[in-house]
Amino acid sequence: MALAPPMDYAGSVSSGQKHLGCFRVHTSSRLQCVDYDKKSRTKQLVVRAIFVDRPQLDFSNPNWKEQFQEDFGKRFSLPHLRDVIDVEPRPTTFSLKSRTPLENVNGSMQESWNGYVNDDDRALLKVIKFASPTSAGADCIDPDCSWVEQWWVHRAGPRKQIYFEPQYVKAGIVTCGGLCPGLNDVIRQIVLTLEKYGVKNIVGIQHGFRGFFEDHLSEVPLSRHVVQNINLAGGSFLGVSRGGANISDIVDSIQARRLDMLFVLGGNGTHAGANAIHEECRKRKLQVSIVCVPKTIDNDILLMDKTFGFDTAVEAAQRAINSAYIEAHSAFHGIGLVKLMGRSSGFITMHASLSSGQVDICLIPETSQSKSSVTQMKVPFVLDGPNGVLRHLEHLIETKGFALVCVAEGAGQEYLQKSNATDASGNMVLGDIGVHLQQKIKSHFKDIGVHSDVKYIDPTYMLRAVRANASDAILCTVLGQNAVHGAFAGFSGITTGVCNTHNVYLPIPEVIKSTRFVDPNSRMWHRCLTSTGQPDFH
Ligand SMILES: Nc1ncnc2c1ncn2[C@@H]1O[C@H](COP(=O)(O)OP(=O)(O)OP(=O)(O)O)[C@@H](O)[C@H]1O
Ligand SMILES: O=P(O)(O)OC[C@H]1O[C@](O)(CO)[C@@H](O)[C@@H]1O
Ligand SMILES: [Mg+2]
Repeated sequence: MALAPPMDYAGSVSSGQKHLGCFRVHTSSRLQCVDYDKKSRTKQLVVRAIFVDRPQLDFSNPNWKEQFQEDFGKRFSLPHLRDVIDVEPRPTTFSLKSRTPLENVNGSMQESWNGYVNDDDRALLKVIKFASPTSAGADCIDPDCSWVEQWWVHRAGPRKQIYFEPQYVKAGIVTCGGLCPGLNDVIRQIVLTLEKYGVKNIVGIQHGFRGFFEDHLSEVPLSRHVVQNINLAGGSFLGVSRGGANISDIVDSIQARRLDMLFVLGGNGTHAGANAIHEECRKRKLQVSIVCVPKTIDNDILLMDKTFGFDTAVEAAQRAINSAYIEAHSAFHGIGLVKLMGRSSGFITMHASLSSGQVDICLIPETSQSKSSVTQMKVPFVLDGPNGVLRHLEHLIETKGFALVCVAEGAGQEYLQKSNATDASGNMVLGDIGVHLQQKIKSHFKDIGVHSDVKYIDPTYMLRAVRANASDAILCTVLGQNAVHGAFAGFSGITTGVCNTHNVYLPIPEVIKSTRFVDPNSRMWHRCLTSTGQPDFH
């Protein structure tokens, strides 16, 4: 089916190119367009819009929407302990009215009052009806962008029925990966909520998955008294680590410790580990609930509106950006350069640039040429040449007298020497794009005989070693409490987050299918381009 050229897609076509048309291969996940490159006189096939992760649907079947919704429902159904073992529910011990139990004056149960979430409550995952696959940020199922309700997402919160006897429960909490503002707030809320159910035996596992088998890392007993003030400081009260995820050993350790619930706080890698632990527990038919709370300042977990710590990191970045701005503005031909965290995704850099309002050039990993994910549209940037970053910097110096560049650590890796080194978790060790850019800018201005004064700021760990700001603290509260409700409801292999402003539970595999990237066709990236005024660097 031929589709109108997506002329509204900012940055997709450079001046030397012309759209010839777009089409979508039946059941494929991509809208493909053909551009004509005037210089090389060649046609190029490019991906313009994405239809991520759609099941193979036959759109000629009049019931395709029902089929889609059925598949969607299956994908987002939550694994439950009763799937593999015989467990009976009992009425919850989590009372929302602790001083006045659920009784009316006559002593009979108040049937009409219900503060609990029904297992059949669902939240809508998508709320925009796109008119065309070329609409900014369009995420369509069929070529006509038909409206299909995607609502099979389970609402998070306390249930009337629970699957554990709180007085016999032993619950563990573990924090994995890198630090993130709000970890202590989540630990604290998990403990407070467990106690509210009546759990007395709560322990912290030290330093991530390593704490399960490193002999000298003993369990930390946790209680309201112990965690009362931990949210006042950044970091993790339990410590974090990378690597050390031997799933079989961890499940042996879970059995040896007699844990009934494990709350796992971490990013993509941690979620993969937690899911593997959940699968192993299922295989061994253990009555253990594994529940994750997504933790990443990079905000790179699929489907979630926002992960905790992200807002705080963006706020912390403002100090660095503002300092770079002051330096650049005050210097003669000053160029401020700030490198921010974001291994694969540019959310922090994009939001920090938008928030500051002073950034002239924002470079994110999604704009790198080296990424090969088929679900991503690319807006590659070049440093040299007439359309390059350096030429634009010349222009800014000529016109404004100074310039401010904000770059994500994962951006432009194609310009750096690859080491192929990985950290203990298997994450690629990145080259330093900040140092590279600094050198490139300096030598460029030297070469063209124009004075420049480059001030480079790398605030890296200052972004995440701080305590959560007010909005993240609230998010942590919601997530920590919901994690406990999910475990008591008998779910396992799930994570909790905010989708479309609603609090939901999601099966872990659905959120780790890939990293979440900034969509260069989204309104947010377009807003960033409008704000910085930067041209296409290609
Ligand atoms: N695919 C995987 N399967 C099992 N365990 C994994 C996997 N990937 C990572 N892990 C384990 O999960 C833990 C955390 O992983 P990682 O260091 O990648 O951090 P993360 O959870 O992705 O958080 P961050 O956002 O800080 O990177 C480590 O102990 C690591 O060994
Ligand atoms: O130096 P560490 O602790 O491995 O963490 C660095 C990484 O952690 C992250 O912040 C993700 O949490 C990345 O942006 C960054 O590359
Ligand atoms: Mg990770």
